[in-house]
Formats: sequence, structure tokens, C-alpha cells
Amino acid sequence: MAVTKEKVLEILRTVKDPELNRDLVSLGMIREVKVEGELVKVEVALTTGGCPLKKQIADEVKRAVSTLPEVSEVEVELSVMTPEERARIFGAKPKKEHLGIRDVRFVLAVASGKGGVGKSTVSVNLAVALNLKGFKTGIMDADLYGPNVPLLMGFDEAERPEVVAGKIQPLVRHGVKVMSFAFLAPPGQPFVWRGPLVGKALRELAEVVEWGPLDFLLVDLPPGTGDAPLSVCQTYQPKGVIMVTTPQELSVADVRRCAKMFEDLKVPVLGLVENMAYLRLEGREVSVFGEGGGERLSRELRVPLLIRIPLAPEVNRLKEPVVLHSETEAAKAFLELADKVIESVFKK
Ligand SMILES: Nc1ncnc2c1ncn2[C@@H]1O[C@H](COP(=O)(O)OP(=O)(O)OP(=O)(O)O)[C@@H](O)[C@H]1O
Repeated sequence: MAVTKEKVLEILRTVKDPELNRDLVSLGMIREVKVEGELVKVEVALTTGGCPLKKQIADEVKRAVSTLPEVSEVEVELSVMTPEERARIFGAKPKKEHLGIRDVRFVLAVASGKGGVGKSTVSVNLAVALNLKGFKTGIMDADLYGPNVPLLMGFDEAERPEVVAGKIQPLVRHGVKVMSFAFLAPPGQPFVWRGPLVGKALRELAEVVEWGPLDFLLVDLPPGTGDAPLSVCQTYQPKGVIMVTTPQELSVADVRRCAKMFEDLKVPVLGLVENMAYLRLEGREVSVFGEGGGERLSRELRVPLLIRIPLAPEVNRLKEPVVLHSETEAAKAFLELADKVIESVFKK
């Protein structure tokens, strides 16, 4: 006798999404189960096309269904949830007027496929550059797992924002308003976030931080394609995203995956920033991490390569954003990046 759909669903209730820590059936991720004799076909809808855990989820589904004695073969098809399906898990999109960003003209996200490529460095220097060009700018450090923005902006570890009438007032440095998860944690002790709490924390913070009128709010996203960047995008609904990469092939592959996630979320990629693109030695550009990754990716994704930022010791050494030192090559590059971002936002 063939297995029943109900039995398949029952066994799938034992398979959990590793990040959300809930079973696939109650999450609504099992879109379809088809039984054809001893063959069972399962369609699993992922929260995002770029889900880094998709192989693990597919393998788990296969393994669980194969344990049923009536089943000899299992086929798993992966698809992607619609925005409505995702909203059922993560909650409906909040309305902008209920959030502290109601008076922000343009929210832009800064993203990277993986950690350590200089995403936060690009965020802070771009934010300061936009301010230097006369635009009121803020930066939301939404990288819950490695909130580095306060350090890069030169804040002391113990500095904390004020709360006025129940609303958090972002701190100001170099003319830029700054809020970070690091301001909420006890000094030196990062929070440990578990999947389901991430979306909730991000949403609550977006409600209680009062940004006031701003031209630009840059949101420094957590790296990668997990549920955290997804939740941030749903909460802040950015007008566009700037993607940071380094020239290595690996990092380029990660960006490709990440770009796919933004495509699914309907957030346009404004362009790429190739960071650590070259080292200037005796007037020559020396490629340290390979060559042309940014250009290749720009052609492939059909998005502009906005700027190439040099690998420069002063980016790391200074206790404040390098863009404040206008004589440096890196500062000139960040100022040019600001021009490109302004142009691309006002053109749209
Ligand atoms: N162009 C550059 N030249 C020299 N050092 C750089 C450059 N860009 C970034 N760095 C250094 O690389 C390190 C990582 O940068 P950053 O924290 O901005 O990366 P990230 O992608 O935001 O990392 P994470 O995802 O872990 O938060 C920092 O020490 C930073 O100073």
C-alpha cells in the first residue's frame, strides 16, 4: 500500500529549519507532497532563494521521508516563498509611519556576501562622505553578530544613547547619527541571537529609535543570505542596496548569491563597491587579492561597479573614518562613491 500524504507530513513535522528552529510544516515551507506509488515528491519553499542552508534542509527532508517503510524513493524540489508567505513567518511589513524612519527620505542598505570584506568600513565612510556633501545622514548598524560601526566611528565602548520620552536618540559623530546593537549590549559582551529573536529585536529597535529628518539612512546589514538580512530588509524596506565585495573569486560567488536574495525581495542593487581592490606601491596598482572580480560581477549582474577602494593602511590605522583625511586616495574614492550614490538615488 502506498504511503499517505498525511503520514509524509507527520514525519516532516520532525524536520526543523536550522535557523528558525521550527518544523517545516508549521512554518508553511512544505508547499506540496505528491505520492506516486513508492515515489514521494516534496516541494520545499525556502524563505529566500540564496538560503545558505538549502542543501542541509533538502537532505534532512529526504532522510526523514525515506524512513517511512512504504517509500523507496524521495525527490525534493526547492522553490522560494512569495513575499506573502514570508510575511506569515516574519510578520507583516511594518508601516513606515509606525517606525522611527518616518522622516527619512532614502533608506539604503549596505550588504556583503560574507563577513570581513569591509562592509562596515564602506558604510561609515559613505555616511560621513554624504554628510560632508551636505546631506543629513544616519547609519543603522544592523549587523547584530558583529556590530563594528561604533568602533569605526571612534565611539568609546561605554558610550550609550539617551532615551527621551521612551525613544532612543541616536548618538552623533562626525555629523552622522549612529545607532548600533553594540550600544545595547553590556560593554565587551556581544548578545547571542537565536533565529526567531532576530526579527523581533530588529523590528522593536526600528520602532524605538527616533531618527528625525534625514536625507539618507544607511543600514549596515549582517553579512550573507540568512534570515537576519532578510528581516532587516523587511523592516527598513530600503530603496536600494550597495553591495561590497573584494576581488577574490570566493567573495564574488557569495555576492552573486546575495544579489539573488535582493532580487527575490525586490530591492534593487544600486551598484557594487570593490574594496581592497589594489595596493598602491610606488605609483603602481598592485593586485593583492586577484584582479577584475568587481568588473566581472558588474557585467554578470548588470549593475554598475560604483568604485574601487584601495587597500590602504590608513583605513585601518586611523581612529576615525579615513574619508575625513581628504588628501588620501581612499578618501577621494569614498567621496566619489558618495557622488555616484547621490546620482543613482536621484535618477531613480
Ligand atoms: N580598504 C581597506 N584597506 C585596509 N583595511 C581595510 C579596508 N577595508 C576594510 N579594512 C579593514 O578590514 C577589517 C574588516 O573591515 P569591516 O569591519 O569593515 O568588515 P565587515 O565586512 O563589515 O566585517 P563583518 O562582516 O565581520 O562586520 C577592519 O579592520 C577594517 O579596518
